[in-house]
Amino acid sequence: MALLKVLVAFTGIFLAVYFYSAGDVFEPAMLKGKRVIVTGASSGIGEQMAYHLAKMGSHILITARTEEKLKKVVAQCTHLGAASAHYIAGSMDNLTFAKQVVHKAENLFGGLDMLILNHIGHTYFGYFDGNVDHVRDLLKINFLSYATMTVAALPMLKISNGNIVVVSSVAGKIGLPLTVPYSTTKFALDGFFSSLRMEFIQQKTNVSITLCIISYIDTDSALKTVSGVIQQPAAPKEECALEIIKGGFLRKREVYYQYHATKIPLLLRDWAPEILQSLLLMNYNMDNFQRKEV
Ligand SMILES: NC(=O)C1=CN([C@@H]2O[C@H](COP(=O)(O)OP(=O)(O)OC[C@H]3O[C@@H](n4cnc5c(N)ncnc54)[C@H](OP(=O)(O)O)[C@@H]3O)[C@@H](O)[C@H]2O)C=CC1
Ligand SMILES: C[C@H](CCC(=O)NCCS(=O)(=O)O)[C@H]1CC[C@H]2[C@@H]3C(=O)C[C@@H]4C[C@H](O)CC[C@]4(C)[C@H]3CC[C@]12C
Repeated sequence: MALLKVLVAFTGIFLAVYFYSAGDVFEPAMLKGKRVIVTGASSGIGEQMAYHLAKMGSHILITARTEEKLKKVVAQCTHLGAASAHYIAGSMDNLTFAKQVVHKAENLFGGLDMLILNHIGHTYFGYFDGNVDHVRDLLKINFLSYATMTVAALPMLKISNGNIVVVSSVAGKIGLPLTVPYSTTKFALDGFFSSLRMEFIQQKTNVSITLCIISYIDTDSALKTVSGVIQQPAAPKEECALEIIKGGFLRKREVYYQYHATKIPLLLRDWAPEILQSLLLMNYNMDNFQRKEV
């Protein structure tokens, strides 16, 4: 009898582990035929996400302001095997444009499976200069346009049981120097999307929300802005892009990339904030610092 109990317990544990980890298995073919919007896809992490999705055989609609760059990314996506690839150019400081992007996806694809919100507006890497108008303008691009696109896409995502993927930053979870306006907008994303996720659970809305907490990545804009000042090495944008897509498709609450550079500071944040503060400040070489526009 005792042996039977042990056997039942072990079987239970085995099944629990098996089914829990089965939900974590990702195959690129899972994205085949999926209809995806990627914002901020003319360069950096967004561009790399478009290439991964193309290789996986998705239908892709990309957006940013610079039409010439978008055309090149679309051509490369087609070459890599996208089921279809399209672009729409415009600025996310115009919330009407943010809605138009979603409507274009509806017209092109007849629905939507994944909304990847990744774009950021221009800011500066430097001490806060007191310009609150800039904070407001940046909130419009980095936060309000994300909320606007989410509202517009929700009816389609409800039908497809789809995914909302929000690209944030360590700077959206932990206060860091030299990025006050940017960090403000990323914290706003956490408030909005983490609350919305809870409401979706209460309302039984089967649309996942994945908030991506990203550390320093080797995109041209980031390298140009912070190299010389930030001591830690930048992580590869290609791998970062893939981890974001995987986490979004697997309906994770949050993605941490690189894991050690995001999870460890986050663990310290609530339990040892002074230690974290000292460690983070050691990361900055202020002898090389000059204010830069990003
Ligand atoms: N790189 C890093 O170290 C880190 C990045 N992240 C996050 O990753 C995401 C991507 O960053 P990264 O790839 O480095 O950034 P990039 O600067 O390479 O890309 C930004 C994208 O946003 C677009 N964009 C800029 N302004 C606007 C606008 N007004 N309206 C619409 N689109 C606009 C740009 O295209 P265009 O200029 O043509 O409009 C470009 O496609 C961001 O959300 C960022 O916060 C998070 C942590 C670290
Ligand atoms: C340097 C920041 C990371 C600091 C940190 O958390 N270190 C702890 C890791 S450790 O435990 O291993 O020491 C960078 C984190 C986020 C970066 C910023 C960002 O989010 C993107 C911006 C957008 C733009 O492309 C320019 C660069 C950014 C301001 C970028 C700068 C570096 C970070 C602050």
